[in-house]
Amino acid sequence: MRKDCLSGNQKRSALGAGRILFASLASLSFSSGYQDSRLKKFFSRNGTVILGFIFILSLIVLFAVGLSQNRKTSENFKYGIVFDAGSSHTTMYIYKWSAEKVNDTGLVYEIEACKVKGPGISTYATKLQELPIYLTQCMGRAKELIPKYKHQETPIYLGATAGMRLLSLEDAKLANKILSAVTSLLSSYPFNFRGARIISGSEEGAYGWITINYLLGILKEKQYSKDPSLEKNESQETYGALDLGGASTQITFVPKTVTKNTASKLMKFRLYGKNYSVFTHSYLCYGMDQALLRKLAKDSKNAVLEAYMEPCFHPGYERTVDLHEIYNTTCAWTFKVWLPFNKIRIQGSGNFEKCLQSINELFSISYCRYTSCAFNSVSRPSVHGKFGAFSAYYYVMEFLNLTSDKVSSRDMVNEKMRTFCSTPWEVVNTTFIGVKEKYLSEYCFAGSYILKLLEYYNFTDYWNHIEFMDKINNNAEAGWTLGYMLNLTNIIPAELPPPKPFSRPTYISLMVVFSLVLAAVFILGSVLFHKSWYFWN
Ligand SMILES: O=P(O)(O)OP(=O)(O)OP(=O)(O)OC[C@H]1O[C@@H](n2cnc3c(O)ncnc32)[C@H](O)[C@@H]1O
Ligand SMILES: [Ca+2]
Repeated sequence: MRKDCLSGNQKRSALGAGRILFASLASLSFSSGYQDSRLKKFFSRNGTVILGFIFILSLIVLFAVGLSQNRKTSENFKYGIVFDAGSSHTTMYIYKWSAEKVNDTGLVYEIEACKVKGPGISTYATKLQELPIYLTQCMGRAKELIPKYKHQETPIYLGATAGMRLLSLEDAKLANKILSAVTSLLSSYPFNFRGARIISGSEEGAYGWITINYLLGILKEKQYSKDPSLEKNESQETYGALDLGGASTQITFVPKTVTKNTASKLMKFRLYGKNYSVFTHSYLCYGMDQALLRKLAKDSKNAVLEAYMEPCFHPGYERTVDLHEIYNTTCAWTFKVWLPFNKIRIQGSGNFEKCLQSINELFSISYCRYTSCAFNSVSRPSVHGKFGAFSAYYYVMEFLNLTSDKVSSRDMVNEKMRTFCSTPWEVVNTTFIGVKEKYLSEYCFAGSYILKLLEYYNFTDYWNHIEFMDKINNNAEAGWTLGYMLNLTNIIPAELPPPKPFSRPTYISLMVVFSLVLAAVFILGSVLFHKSWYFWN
């Protein structure tokens, strides 16, 4: 039967092919000229197996090389540095991402947040010569953490926020002088310096919004939905962003409906193939430090014999402040009154209700030219969906143990704040050892201020929609810097990258299956040749 399977020509060509294969193997194995008939016999019996083995081995080697090659390219990392020159301090962030994966499944990671020692850069106007020392330590960290061969291609940006915004309102030349000094300093490093500038309040809000939605995987939800750990975000609405700094505060979200009143406050983006119209507003002078200064300036008029009782400080707490210090800021000058002394002694009374009442006076609600305003005659579309609150919102609520996973309603927050504010300073000071006195003494004010601010934004019945957040998914801190870098380095494309025909695991599995089939066909073929060779010999 088997004899009839091959025609005369086929028999001859099969015989020829078998002989050639055998001859080449024999010449390889017996190049020394040693012609042992037993080995010849062994080889003629096992030649096919050896051939198949070599074939499979080469396939495995090919795969291994292919896989290692792939791994090598995925490790081509890129870096970016952003300086957040805030009103209260400067932080340098270093981000790292895989050049190949970034538009697909990769994320940008924060690998360093270096806090620059000292206050915000706006205070360096009269001491420019100190800027090099100020920035040296963090720049040294950047040189250490980023491989040397990547220095030249690594972009470095500096964005200044509300402190510099205020300074430029007071003295634009002085603000420019600081920026020029920073520019020449950062350009002297081996990185790719891409500019130092004051970013607008709207940019600050918008980039903060991009950061949190990017890190939560909401912008790129289509790709992320392949990852089961991120499935909860599938087809989810974007998060709103609440940022509370030292000198300004931002609220940013996608409104449900756009009216004539809110249209001028909208920023439009196209990210991963989707259009977004984002409402954003930045309130200058409503950051925490400036709000406290304004409050102290406002209440200083109540001073009798150089002292006054402050309900937002703990009972027993005392602070002496220079009147010049609180009146001489752009934010507080409207509260300036003439007083027959230069300093005032502020004594805490720890009265939460009175503290809230006093804070109320910092918000102007008497005039609104729109249907609805938050405060200061700024239109306010209704808030909806979830919000991420970061910066001082997080620092304060985390310290007070009032983050959203611990409290579910505003009433609970009120109750906790009432108790905390009335706690004597001596107790607070001895309970929280190691916390900076400035922060510790101001948490009662800060918590009360946050409550009022959120009330004006209309979050009273929405408290459980707010998530206080710091680092998101352990990747990077919430804040405007990451969004700023993503935008300037074009990491977020306007359109979704075209889908790949196969995912990586599917591709590898298909390759393996096809190779095995190929190997099986080859072995079968060889067995056939082998048998026919025996048959004809
Ligand atoms: O955005 P701008 O307004 O320019 O200010 P900033 O960037 O310097 O502001 P931060 O978010 O760094 O800080 C906001 C406020 O929180 C204060 N702050 C920072 N760390 C804190 C902590 O651990 N506990 C309490 N308050 C903190 C800080 O002094 C500011 O008043
Ligand atoms: Ca800030």
